[in-house]
Amino acid sequence: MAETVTISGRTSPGPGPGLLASLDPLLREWLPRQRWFAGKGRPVTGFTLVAATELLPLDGALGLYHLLVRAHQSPAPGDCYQLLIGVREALPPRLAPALIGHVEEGPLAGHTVYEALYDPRPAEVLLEALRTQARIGGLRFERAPDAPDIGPNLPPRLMTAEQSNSSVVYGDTYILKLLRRIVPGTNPDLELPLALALEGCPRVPAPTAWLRAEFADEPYVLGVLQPFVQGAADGWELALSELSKGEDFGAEARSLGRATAEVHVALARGLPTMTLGHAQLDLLVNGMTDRLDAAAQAVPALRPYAPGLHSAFSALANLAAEGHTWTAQRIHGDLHLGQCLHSPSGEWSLIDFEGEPSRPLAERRMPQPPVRDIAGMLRSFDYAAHSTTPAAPGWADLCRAAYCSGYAEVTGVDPRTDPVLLRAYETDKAIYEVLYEARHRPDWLPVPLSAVRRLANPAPDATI
Ligand SMILES: Nc1ncnc2c1ncn2[C@@H]1O[C@H](COP(=O)(O)OP(=O)(O)O)[C@@H](O)[C@H]1O
Ligand SMILES: O=P(O)(O)O[C@H]1O[C@H](CO)[C@@H](O[C@H]2O[C@H](CO)[C@@H](O)[C@H](O)[C@H]2O)[C@H](O)[C@H]1O
Repeated sequence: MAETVTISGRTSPGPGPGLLASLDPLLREWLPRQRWFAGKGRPVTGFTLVAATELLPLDGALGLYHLLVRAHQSPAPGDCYQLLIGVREALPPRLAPALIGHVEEGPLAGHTVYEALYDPRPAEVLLEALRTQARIGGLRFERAPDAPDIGPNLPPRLMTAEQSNSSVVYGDTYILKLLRRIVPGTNPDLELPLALALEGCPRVPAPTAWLRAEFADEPYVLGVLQPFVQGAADGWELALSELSKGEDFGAEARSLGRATAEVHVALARGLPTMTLGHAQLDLLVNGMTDRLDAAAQAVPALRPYAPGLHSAFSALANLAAEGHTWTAQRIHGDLHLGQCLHSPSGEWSLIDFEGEPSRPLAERRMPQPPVRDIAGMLRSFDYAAHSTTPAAPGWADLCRAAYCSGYAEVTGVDPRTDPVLLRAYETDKAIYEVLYEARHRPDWLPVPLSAVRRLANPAPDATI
């Protein structure tokens, strides 16, 4: 970096309360438009400041504030979001897409505020803070003890991919993911990659540094810096590209099955496991049933299949009632092709261990049957095959079989040998997808619905 970054830290009170009052009308308009805003479709009626930290004072050309802000929505109290707000007298044209608005009143009156991650300078401030393990107000920038030094001259660029969070890539060397919707507690997006690094599992980029915070006695994980896998394609892009060329994806699917298994084996070694018996399975099946009922309520197209889908869950409950048990362990929790990176040398890496962000943190951190991840990936092959015209179900069948075989090569257990559990998890995922697509991408609804038809009426000799 060309010059030294001077960081001054102050937490609220300071500019905090007045700052939020002056930002309020601008945030009401700007926040709901952000891809990562989780409360779409419900009006934001106000904001509460959870924490404000000044990273650069406004006495220079650029002010920089780190905010945790609760957006008031129904159901109360609404979600808490991490914001990095840049403040300048005027915004240079290159930062026009980052504009939040012009402040009329309060401590920032007459200034322009904007999404600071678009601006290289604030992004450099974050990396510098991680490099120097800064403590600023309640923010703790920390580094893995055995990580190599974070070098200088790593120009930042904000990723423009559709994301649930926001990521900045530094010189194709590191990627910093800043979590947007923040909940207190241990976040699996840091917890699991750290555990995997301790186990020596190379399938997940090991965290180099991270940003944590403590506000009002509550711990938060706010961001994670990892090595950037250079030149990688994600599994979804790769699968679609092979499909469009009429190529099969069996070899890649098999090695992805091996990679998934390696991650599962390492997680089972490093973190607690448990046995699920009748009582735990009842809870699990009740959750699946409730999700089906809620989805059928919201999406009429699902209703004709509800009885058949319920049978997938009751079959599992029956097995448990007969005394069958399952092993549960920590898993990825939201595995699909888009969460897998394929490096130019052909190695797979798994990313994004946050789990399904809409589920409570405690639930995401519970040990679960590893088949849940496998079901997620099987759904993904099906998605890819149904996103082309005409659909290519045979292509998906081949991938699904190859993936399970690859998994079995490492663990010795082929997921297809537990078809009742697999069908229940695949059904649960397809129902989730129906709701997701109905809300976010109605054009895609036929994709999970075609799986719903199959899962509601499985062929008598079907394996997966
Ligand atoms: N270590 C990495 N190396 C290269 N690209 C990465 C890495 N981690 C994430 N990415 C890219 O960033 C995107 C978003 O990352 P992800 O962790 O899935 O964020 P989100 O939780 O916001 O969806 C991924 O789809 C991938 O393209
Ligand atoms: O990427 P996120 O973790 O935010 O996951 C959400 O969006 C995904 C789509 O981007 C969605 O995934 C579904 O579509 C994918 C193809 O676009 C497919 O590969 C997945 O198998 C399918 O579930 C995911 O469900 C949703 O949570």
